[in-house]
Amino acid sequence: MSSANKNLSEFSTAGLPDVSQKRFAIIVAEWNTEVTEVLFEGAYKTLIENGVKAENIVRANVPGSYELSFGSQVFAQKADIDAVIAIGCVIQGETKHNDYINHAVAQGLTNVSLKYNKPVIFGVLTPNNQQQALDRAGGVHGNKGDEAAITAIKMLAF
Ligand SMILES: Nc1c(NC[C@H](O)[C@H](O)[C@H](O)CO)[nH]c(=O)[nH]c1=O
Ligand SMILES: CC(=O)[C@@H](O)COP(=O)(O)O
Repeated sequence: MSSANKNLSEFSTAGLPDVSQKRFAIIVAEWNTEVTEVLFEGAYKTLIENGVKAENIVRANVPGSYELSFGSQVFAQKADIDAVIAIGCVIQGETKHNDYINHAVAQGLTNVSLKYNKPVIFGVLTPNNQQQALDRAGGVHGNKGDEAAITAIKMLAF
């Protein structure tokens, strides 16, 4: 099912765990900031709306989505971080560079999550063009940041 058929900001909150004492790191890539800032705001808002305290959310920026794996690892290894949300937007360019980034980030974030036994959420858009990105950053398909945040919370009940 594509995002076109499943709004990223529509989800059940039934059975969510108590996250009032849980701490989250949000790592944000600095490419396509007109998109990633909207994703961050969506993730932050969703965490707060579902019981996370503002003082328990830390943000860090990385230059691009390729660096999300390292940035996520820096925080995942901290004892006082319970989950990491990685935010990025890799828009297809003229070459295959986006493919290499996307595969590296997906595998890298998975590796960090398994290494440190903590949820590390793939909040990275991989659109073919700018419009597809905007559609998933508060547009017709919702906000990928919302989805990433609720996924992090749900995984803490796992
Ligand atoms: N083109 C995009 C990039 N490219 C930069 C890489 O992520 C990386 O920072 C660089 O290759 C140096 O290691 N990053 C994005 O997040 N989005 C893009 O569309
Ligand atoms: C998607 C990207 O990595 C960005 O640098 C554009 O890449 P390209 O050189 O393929 O246009």
